[in-house]
Amino acid sequence: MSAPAAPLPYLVFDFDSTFTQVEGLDELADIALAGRPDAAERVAQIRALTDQGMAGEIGFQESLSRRLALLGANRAHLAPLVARLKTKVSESIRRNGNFFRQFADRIYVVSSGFREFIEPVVADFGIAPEHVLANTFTFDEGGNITGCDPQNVLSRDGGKIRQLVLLDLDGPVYVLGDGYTDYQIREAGLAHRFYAYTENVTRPTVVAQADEVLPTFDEFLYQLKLPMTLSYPKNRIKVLLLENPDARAKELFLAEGYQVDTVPGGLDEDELMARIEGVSILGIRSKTQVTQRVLDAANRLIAIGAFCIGTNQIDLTGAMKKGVAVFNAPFSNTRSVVELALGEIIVLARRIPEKNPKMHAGEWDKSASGSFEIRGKTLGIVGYGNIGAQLSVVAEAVGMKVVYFDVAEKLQLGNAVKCRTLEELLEQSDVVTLHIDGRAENTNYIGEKEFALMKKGALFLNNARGHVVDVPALAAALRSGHLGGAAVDVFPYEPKTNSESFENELRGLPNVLLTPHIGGSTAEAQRNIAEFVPERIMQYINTGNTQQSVNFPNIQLPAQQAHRLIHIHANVPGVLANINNVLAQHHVNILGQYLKTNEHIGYVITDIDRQYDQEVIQALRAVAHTIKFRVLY
Ligand SMILES: NC(=O)c1ccc[n+]([C@@H]2O[C@H](COP(=O)([O-])OP(=O)(O)OC[C@H]3O[C@@H](n4cnc5c(N)ncnc54)[C@H](O)[C@@H]3O)[C@@H](O)[C@H]2O)c1
Ligand SMILES: O=C(O)CC[C@@H](O)C(=O)O
Repeated sequence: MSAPAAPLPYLVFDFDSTFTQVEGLDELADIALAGRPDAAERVAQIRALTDQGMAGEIGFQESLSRRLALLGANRAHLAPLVARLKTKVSESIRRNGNFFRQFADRIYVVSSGFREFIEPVVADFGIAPEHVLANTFTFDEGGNITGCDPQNVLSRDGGKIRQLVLLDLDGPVYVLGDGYTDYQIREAGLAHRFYAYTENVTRPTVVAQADEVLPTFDEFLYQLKLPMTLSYPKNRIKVLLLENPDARAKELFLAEGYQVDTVPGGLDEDELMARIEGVSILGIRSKTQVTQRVLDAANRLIAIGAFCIGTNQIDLTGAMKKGVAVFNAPFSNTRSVVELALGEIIVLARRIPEKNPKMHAGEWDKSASGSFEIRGKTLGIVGYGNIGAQLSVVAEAVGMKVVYFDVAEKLQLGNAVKCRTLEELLEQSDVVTLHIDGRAENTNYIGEKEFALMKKGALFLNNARGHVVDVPALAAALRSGHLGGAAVDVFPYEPKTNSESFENELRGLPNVLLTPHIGGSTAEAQRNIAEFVPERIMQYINTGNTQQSVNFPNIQLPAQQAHRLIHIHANVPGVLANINNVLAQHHVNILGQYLKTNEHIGYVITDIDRQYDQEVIQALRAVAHTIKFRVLY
């Protein structure tokens, strides 16, 4: 964006909890009182007084003098305070440092805090000492802070109003602050607008009076079409999280500045269509079906996060054609599934699913019948991907022989032996375990014919996807006694929430262990997933990096001092040439560019060297076959 045509209104910034994330006096107290036995109590009292003053519950003068009395601070504490405050500048203000430097002559910091620590902090943003209006400390001979200069208008009640009168600014004035005293400037008719600044603290009494609420400074710049570092304020990005991913996911998205909505359990197609409008990031697990209809209803969707391994519940091609990148957590819960599978093999081999309920019913059935050690037995792993391969290693460690079958060529681990066909594996395995993915072609992959090929008394495990097994055929093989037992974690239809009952023909069969799709449901896995997926999505949104996307061409261009443009288009000849023609026509130099295509789309990251203007952006959006175009920064 280019500089505004009309002069910028004067911007009057509060300092504490607005320019910085914290209150200067609170931090000073923290430093000055460190090591004192009553430190915590005094700091708490000071914080309470700050809040009461800011919310307008007690007069400013009273709040200030009572805080200074509690402080016990000295001149020597000021240098560490300034160093600390420099690290606590509000994120969005730091991010837009260039804006402050460019418009420093239109910006004032008017604060009831103290010049001694404000001036050096805002100086880094190009704001001159004469544009800082704040209190000054008084000191005794020993350098102890005794109070504040009583002649300074800001030390008195209504001080900011008087200061604005003295300033006598000749043009519109916009005030940005978190406190009631900031609003009072507007109330007194000395400002045209008051923006309640809530990036660090939200005071309901102040928000209630505001012309606008600013969760970040980006939002202010965006609303006023002023030059900004990001192209779009993060607080406008809406995230919808379904199916209870670990709370860490919400925490990370909130920390990034996004708005986050959560819906426990899943939503069906119509419910999701009704909720998806305006959502930029959708987070789901294995139950939610993201269909073409859902994608068509999604007017702002940028990315989908599958907080799991499987992505068969998402129309990946449909999403790609809409320019929506999908990310999953390809190995965050792998180990959890492996451990479950190993446990299940042992539990089935000892017929625990039958013995445990009998014990609870008071029946003592001590017998070795049908029970065996797993040592020396053959485990047949169908699908030698991340889970299958790791199970192979663990199973060998407990003495099993491993054979595997995979449609793709895979590295053979340990002493595992590859089978050329599924049939070869089924015929020789004492235990068959499925770890194939949920692609549509795998529907009913294991049915009557495959069960018949398995050894009499063999055990069968499905921790992959419900639809890959013909469940009635499995039930028949168990009922007939051909199979010795089964463990099943996934089902063609799974209840949407914990309150829906589970219906399936496997219920009540002997030596059958049923679990409610909890292969990946461990604290460790869920936490890993909840960090992995948001991290990938935020990388994509912030840098355009598509590494590990499951449906986009994977590319990454190193960060450099540049403006970055992202172009997603239908993969037809000539689009890159057209993009570059637009840039050439507008004399925009390309610093770096990377295009990667797949059979449906092309994905281009372009770094350009100069401030772009709206004309270039419009022209790039208009390039034929554009699916989505984003300016990152
Ligand atoms: N129960 C759970 O909670 C849980 C947790 C995690 C993963 N999963 C599921 O486990 C499965 C495996 O996960 P992963 O991370 O190992 O996946 P992966 O993609 O790493 O491995 C899957 C392997 O199966 C192979 N394959 C696909 N179709 C095949 C077929 N018809 N015959 C033989 N091999 C075939 C692929 O070539 C690949 O090597 C997936 O379906 C995943 O959704 C379930
Ligand atoms: O936790 C889930 O919903 C799915 C777990 C698992 O099936 C996966 O695909 O990772």
